[in-house]
Amino acid sequence: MLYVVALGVAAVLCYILLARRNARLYQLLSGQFPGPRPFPIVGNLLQLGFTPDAYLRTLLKWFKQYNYKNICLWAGPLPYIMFVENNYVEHILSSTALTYKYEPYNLLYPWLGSGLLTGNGHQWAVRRKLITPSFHFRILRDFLHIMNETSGRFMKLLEHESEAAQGAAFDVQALVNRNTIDVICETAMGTRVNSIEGRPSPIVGAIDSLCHIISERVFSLFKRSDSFFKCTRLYKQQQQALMTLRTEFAQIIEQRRRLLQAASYEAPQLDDDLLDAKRPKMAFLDNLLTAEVDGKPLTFEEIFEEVSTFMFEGHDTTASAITFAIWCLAWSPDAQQRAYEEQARMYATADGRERDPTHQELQDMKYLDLVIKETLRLFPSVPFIFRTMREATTILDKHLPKDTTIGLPILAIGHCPHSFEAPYEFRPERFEAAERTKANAFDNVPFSAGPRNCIGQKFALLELKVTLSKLLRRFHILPAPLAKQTIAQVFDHTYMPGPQELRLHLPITLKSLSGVPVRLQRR
Ligand code: HEM
Repeated sequence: MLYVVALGVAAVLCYILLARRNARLYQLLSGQFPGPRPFPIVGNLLQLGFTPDAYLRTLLKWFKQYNYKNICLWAGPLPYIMFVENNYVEHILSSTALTYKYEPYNLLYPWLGSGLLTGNGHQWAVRRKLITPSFHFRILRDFLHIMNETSGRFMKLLEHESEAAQGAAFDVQALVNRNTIDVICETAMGTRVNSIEGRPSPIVGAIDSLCHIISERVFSLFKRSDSFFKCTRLYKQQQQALMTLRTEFAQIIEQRRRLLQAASYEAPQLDDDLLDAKRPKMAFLDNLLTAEVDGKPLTFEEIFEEVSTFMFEGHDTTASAITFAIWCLAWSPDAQQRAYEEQARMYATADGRERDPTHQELQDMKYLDLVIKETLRLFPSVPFIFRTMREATTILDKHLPKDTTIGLPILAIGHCPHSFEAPYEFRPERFEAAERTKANAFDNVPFSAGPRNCIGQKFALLELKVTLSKLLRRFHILPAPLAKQTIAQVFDHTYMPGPQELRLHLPITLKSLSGVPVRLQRR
C-alpha cells in the first residue's frame, strides 16, 4: 500500500516538474515562433490526426496557415522548431557547429547505430572521410555498369506488367522499389538478390519490416518511448528483423572478405581500370573491408552499421524519387515530350532505344536534370531533417535553449510561394540557369547542403537518370484514367483523394499509401 502511495506521489511530482519546465519553455519559444497551441502532455500530437496521411496533410496545413514562417510544434512535451525561412535554412545547413543529430534519429539507432546518417562528432567525421572515396568518379562508373544492367531487367518487368494490365493503370511504386533494392544490394554489398524477378529475399523483407516499425513509432506518443515500445509486438518484430540482417550480412561480409583475400583478386585501387571485365565489380563493402582507422580494421559492428545505412538510405530515397518523377511526367505531357525529344536526339540510331547510356551521355541529359530537380522540389524523398542543439544557441535573431530539436521541412521549403511562383505547377524550366540566378541556393535542398549533405547525391542522380532515360525511350507514360487530382490537391489538407489518386505519407521517406498508378504504352 505504502509502495503505491509513494509511486503516486512521485508521479504527481514528476508531472508538476514537467509542467513547470514546459510552461517556461513554452513562454520562451511562443514569443519567438508562432504555431498551433499545444495541449498539456500531448502537445500538438492529437491535432495531427490519426492516420499516416493525415499527419502529413496537417503539417502542410500549418506551414500554409503560418505563411511559410518558422513555426514551433510540440511532439508531446518536446518542442520542434521548424525553420522554413531561407536565411535561417542557409545559416543552419552551412554551419559546421549545428550538425548534431538526436531526435528522431534515435529511433534508427538499434539498426543503423553510429553509421554515417545517424552518427555524430569525431566518429562521424572519421567515417565520412573514410567513406567519401566510395563515391569517387571511377567507382561510380563501376556502379553505372550495375545500374545499366539492373534497369534493363527493370524495363522487362515494366513491359510485362503493362502487357498484363492491358492498357489499364497499375502501381509503379512497389515495382520501382524492387529495382532500387537490386541496385543497392549489388553496389553496396556485391550481392545479387534478383528482387526484380520476384525472388523473395530475407534482406528485403527485414528492411521493409524495419522501415515500417520506425514509421509507426515516429508519430506515436507511446511507441516513441523505449520502455513502452519494448512491451509491444513491434519490438519483437524489430529484434527478429535485426537478427535476420545480421545473419545475412555476416555471410555476405565473410564471402566478400574471402574474395578480397583470394590471389586472383586485388583490392581495388582508384587508379585501376575499373571497367576491366575480368575483375569482380567494386562494392562499397570492399572499401570498408580494406579500410583502417588508427591502424585497425573496422569491426563487424562498424561494417554492419555502414552497410545497413547504405542499404536503407540508398534504395528507399531513390525509389521515391523515380516513382514520383514517373507520376509527374504522366501528368505533365509537355515536360514529358521535351524529355523524350532530348532522349530521341541522343539515341537516334537503330539500336538507340535499348542502348545503355554512357557516363558522358548522362551528363549531357540537361532537360532530364531539370525534370529531376522539379520532381524533388515537389516530392522530396527526405521531406524533413532535424538537428539537436547541444547547448543554448542563437540562430540569427532566435534564441533556443539547450536540447531543442530543430527541423528543416525540406518539403515545405520547396513549396514556399515566396521562393517559387505557382509552386504547385510542374515546371522543370524554372531551374534553367537564367531563372536560377534570381533565386536563393537554399530554397530547394532535397539533398540537404553543407557538411552533412547527402553523400550519395551523385550515385542517386546516376541511378535516376539511367532509369528515367530508358523508361522515356521505351514508353509513353500516361495518367491513371480515374484520377483527377492536381498537384495542388495532392498537398491540400481539405482534399480527399479518390480512386487511383495519391495519398502521401511519411514512412521516413515520402511515399503514397494508395500506390502510384500510371499507364505505360510501348512507343
Ligand atoms: C534521391 C535520392 C536521395 C535523396 C533525396 C537524399 C537525401 C538526403 C538528405 C536530405 C540527407 C540529409 C539527411 C539528414 O541531414 O538527416 C541525406 C543524407 C545521407 N544520404 Fe542521401 N539521399 C538520396 C540518396 C542517397 C543514396 C543513393 C545514398 C547512398 C548510396 C545516400 C546516402 C546518404 C547518407 C549516408 C547520408 C548521411 C550523410 C551524413 O550525415 O554525413 N543517399 N540524403
